[in-house]
Amino acid sequence: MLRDPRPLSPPLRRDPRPGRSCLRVLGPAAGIADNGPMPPAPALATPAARCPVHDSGACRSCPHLSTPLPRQLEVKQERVAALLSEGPNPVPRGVWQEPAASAPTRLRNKAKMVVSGTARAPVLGILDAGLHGVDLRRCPLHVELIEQCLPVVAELITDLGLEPYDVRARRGELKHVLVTASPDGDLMVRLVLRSRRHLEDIRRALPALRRRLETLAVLSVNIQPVHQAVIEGEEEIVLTDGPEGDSLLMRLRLPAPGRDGSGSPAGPLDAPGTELLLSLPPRSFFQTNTAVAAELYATARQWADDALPPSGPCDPAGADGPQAARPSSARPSSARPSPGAPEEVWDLFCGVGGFALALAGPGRRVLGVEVSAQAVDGARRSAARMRLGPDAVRFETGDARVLDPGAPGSAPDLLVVNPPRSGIGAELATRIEACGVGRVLYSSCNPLTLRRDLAAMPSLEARRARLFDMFPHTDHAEVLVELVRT
Ligand SMILES: C[S@@+](CC[C@H](N)C(=O)[O-])C[C@H]1O[C@@H](n2cnc3c(N)ncnc32)[C@H](O)[C@@H]1O
Repeated sequence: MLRDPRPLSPPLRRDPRPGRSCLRVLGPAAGIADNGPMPPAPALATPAARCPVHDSGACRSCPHLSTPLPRQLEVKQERVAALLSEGPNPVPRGVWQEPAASAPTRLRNKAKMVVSGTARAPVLGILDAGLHGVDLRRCPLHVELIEQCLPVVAELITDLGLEPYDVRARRGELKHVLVTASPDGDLMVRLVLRSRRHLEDIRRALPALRRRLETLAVLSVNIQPVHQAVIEGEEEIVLTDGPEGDSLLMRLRLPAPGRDGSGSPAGPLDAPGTELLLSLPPRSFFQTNTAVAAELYATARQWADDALPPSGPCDPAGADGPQAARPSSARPSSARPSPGAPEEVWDLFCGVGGFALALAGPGRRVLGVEVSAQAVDGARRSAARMRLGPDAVRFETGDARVLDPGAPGSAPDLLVVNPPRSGIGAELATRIEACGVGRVLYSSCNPLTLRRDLAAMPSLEARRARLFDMFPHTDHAEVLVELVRT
């Protein structure tokens, strides 16, 4: 059983100011003596971020950590622009807007920790090449709330005797700890176990855990019986109850449109603008970097709200210039989009509905399509929370790759696609090429598959493009491209 009250690490409480994401750690700061050595807290220096685990070579997740972020972004922008300027349907160099930068640290809203070591001294982090655990509880990329939560989870593991799964010996129960933190300071904690053996112990420990983690919104157990398979299994058992006990509210304030896109850290979630109330169930995708995701959705909305010039793609070197952020989209969510802006919008691979809900508004109907029924459930709840009825936005479960957007005259005015790394694939690209849709917003986390998919849609020409540094310190890039039928 979880001991309670406990003198070691203090409880996490929500900051009493409404809508604030940071938590205060109450009581004396304390170590976690029971759980073995932890790496020292990293000194976070600017302009380059520092991490002792990176410096020691034990973690290679951030290959560019020692390069100052502005330089990283410059190199990434150049690399992605060069890559996409090649091929049969290039993205012209002149259409790129200023990239959206990330904060250098405290940017990841989720931690996916492999559990190794022993129940008495668990290691939460990654496995190195020799399958030894590397502790990443102090990873400077995680938001503070996650760093504060992980020692409490480690104590839970020790108290309940949850033996970490030993990949080599195929013994043990606990495989992963998955933690997501919301901008409001709430937590979703998921324990991936090999079997249901400890389920009731964990259920009994919930009240004590809640006293330690006051902002724990969701606690669930995921059963993954398969050896070394994908991180999580199909079966999810949510232990928290109440109407919202099975999902985390991700409240995103989209930055006000018309900002200069200057590449300053895509930060202030409390800037004025539309608020998205996204309901995130345990097994659903959410963008890793909340602030950059907000910037991505705001940019998509801004571009969608712009009417197309009658002649088709704009001249990037025209009056506004390639970097111009158009203030025409500074519409409050109650106002109608500008004349000529799309009325019928489809959001394919919609997840819990970030793009669909950002684009929804009077005078527009949005359809979101997503393969995960849990995510669709979350998206529908989000629409209800945001008081958007079925006339404004609908979500359907389905395989977006087999959809036909329709013939000219029946196709939507705007198609948004945000596929996994594998891209939209040849079949869907071919159908989009053949259909009547006039505009596409393609949000991609893999420029290579984006380039391949663009090649299959030669009638759609890039009009604007923007890099979003969702994954700083790595080579990964998120790109939004607006395509217009020529
Ligand atoms: C990169 S995520 C984007 C989610 C969402 N647009 C967002 O911004 O959070 C890709 C999504 O595509 C979904 N997906 C994968 N294959 C799919 C398919 N064949 N049809 C529909 N959705 C799919 C995944 O479940 C995931 O939610």
